[in-house]
This record gives sequence, C-alpha cells and structure tokens, in this order.
Amino acid sequence: MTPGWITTTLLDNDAQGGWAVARSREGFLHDTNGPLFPREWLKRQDLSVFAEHGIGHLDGEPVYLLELNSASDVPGCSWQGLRGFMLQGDHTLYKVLGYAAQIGTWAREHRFCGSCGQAMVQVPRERAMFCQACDLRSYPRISPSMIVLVTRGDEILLARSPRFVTGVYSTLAGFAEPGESAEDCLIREVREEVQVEVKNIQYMGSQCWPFPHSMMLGFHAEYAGGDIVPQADEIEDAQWFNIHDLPPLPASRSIARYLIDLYLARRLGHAEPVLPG
Ligand SMILES: NC(=O)C1=CN([C@@H]2O[C@H](COP(=O)(O)OP(=O)(O)OC[C@H]3O[C@@H](n4cnc5c(N)ncnc54)[C@H](O)[C@@H]3O)[C@@H](O)[C@H]2O)C=CC1
Ligand SMILES: [Mg+2]
Ligand SMILES: [Zn+2]
Repeated sequence: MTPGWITTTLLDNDAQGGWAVARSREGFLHDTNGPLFPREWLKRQDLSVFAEHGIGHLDGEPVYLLELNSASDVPGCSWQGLRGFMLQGDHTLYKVLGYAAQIGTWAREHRFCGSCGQAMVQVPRERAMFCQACDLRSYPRISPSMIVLVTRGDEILLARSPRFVTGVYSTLAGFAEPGESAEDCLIREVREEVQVEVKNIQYMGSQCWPFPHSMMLGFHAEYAGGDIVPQADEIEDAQWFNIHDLPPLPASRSIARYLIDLYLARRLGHAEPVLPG
C-alpha cells in the first residue's frame, strides 16, 4: 500500500468497490465521517449522476468522483463548498476534493469539441478529451497566476478586493496573459493594481488553487518606486502596513498567508512556516 494521495490518469468505472465523493453545485456531500463514502453505498443512494470519474488512490484505495446534476437529500448528510474544506479539516482530503473539482469541471466543460462542436470522448490511459473529427485533444485547464508580497523594510503592501471577506487584506495577484513571463506578469499586475514599481523579484514557491483552476506562483519583491493608486473596481483599498500592526490576513493554508508569514518570520527571527501544497 502506498500511503497518501496519488492522482491516477484513469480507473476502470466497471470495477467494484473503492471510495467515492459526490459533487453538485452545492459542493461536496459529507457526513460526520467526512466527504469520502464507500462507493457502492453511495451509488445506491438516490443521486442524479451526470458522470463518474476515477481520480486517484488514497492510501492505496481507488477514489472516484460522482459528478451530479443537482444536490439531493441524503439522510444524515449535508453539502459543503470546497472553500469550507480548504479552511478547516484534513489537508489531504482537501487535496482529493480540489483535484476532483478540477476534473469534474473540466470534463463537464469539454463534452464538445471547441473547434468543430462534435461530441468528445475520453482518451484511454490519458486524462484528455478527444475529438475524432479534428484529432484534437483537450487536457485539464490550469491557469498560471502570480502572487507577490511587496515589501519596504518593516512595511508590506497589502490590498483588498471587493470580493474579500470584510476587513481582510492580502498580497497582490493576477492571471498570466499570453506572451508574458512570470516576472512580466508580476510587474504588470503590481503596476495595474497599485501603480507601484518593484525590484529584486524572488520566486518563493507554488500552490494549486482549485477555485476553479489556478496554479499560484508565489514571489517576494522589494519596493522600487511610486505611490499607491488603487485600480478602480479591482482594488477597494491598498496600503503599506507595518509588520507590527497588520490587518486581518488571508486563510492560513493560502500561499498569500505563507508569503506574509515567511517574511514576518525572517524579519523577526521566528521559525519559518511551511507552505501547504
Ligand atoms: N491562494 C491564494 O493565496 C490566493 C489566490 N488568488 C487567486 O489568484 C487568481 C488571480 O487573482 P485575481 O486577483 O482574481 O486576478 P486578476 O487580478 O488577473 O483579475 C481578475 C480578472 O481576471 C480575468 N480572468 C479570470 N479568469 C482568468 C483566466 N483564467 N485567465 C486570465 N484572466 C482571467 C477576469 O476579468 C477577472 O475579473 C484567482 O484565481 C484568485 O482566486 C488570489 C489571492 C490569494
Ligand atoms: Mg488581482
Ligand atoms: Zn472537433
């Protein structure tokens, strides 16, 4: 048995047994034991199954996703969004659900060929949807996004999007555009969002962010010039905060929080945090 969570290209849907998770627009089904159910039991419930996908092995046991058309009532169970599992509970289970969500979304959005409109089929032994007419393969979509902590000595630059929980300030972030390097994107995003220039860009680590399919590339950068001017609509407020007087910060498992906590730890001589994958 291999311990932990290992994603698998494909599993045999006709095989019996294993674990399963169920996903609807309301999130994942869970009970007091969590979101993993014996697969044969789950399939006997009154669920409107849209598709079934083998997604991996957890501690050697196969895990399947039941992608549903709608959320139905299952006695003793309720539904919870992926963010809820990210914020609290077992991190490995959150990784299972994050992967399940990305595969479910991608398969649902790639039933038809984007080039000719014909129905696509799943390719054997590969996580891809295939159009026979165009010989086109579509792979799961991953969107590279830069995230950066900009610092000026004891001060760090944090901003609020109107979408954030009330009061919370975070690091700047944005999606890469075609033609950009990671550094180009970071410099553009910081300019667009706060009109500040940065220097000494340093890569710090990455994190899968399945909301819905970002790959966060985390950086540290030093302030090089400019006064903060928040971007209309995107940035509600942005400020330099002293490290001894910080506002409410992002969730502890996010790379945004890691970048902040790492800088504080290095500045104040504390133990360094570990980035959750
Ligand atoms: N894990 C973490 O700690 C954090 C993760 N994030 C994530 O970083 C990502 C980017 O951050 P934002 O500030 O929202 O991006 P952003 O600054 O580029 O602005 C968002 C806008 O980008 C456009 N957009 C949406 N999806 C896109 C895509 N796949 N490719 C290109 N453009 C797209 C839309 O117009 C959207 O309104 C998001 O997924 C966000 O959830 C943001 C902050 C913290
Ligand atoms: Mg942004
Ligand atoms: Zn086609």
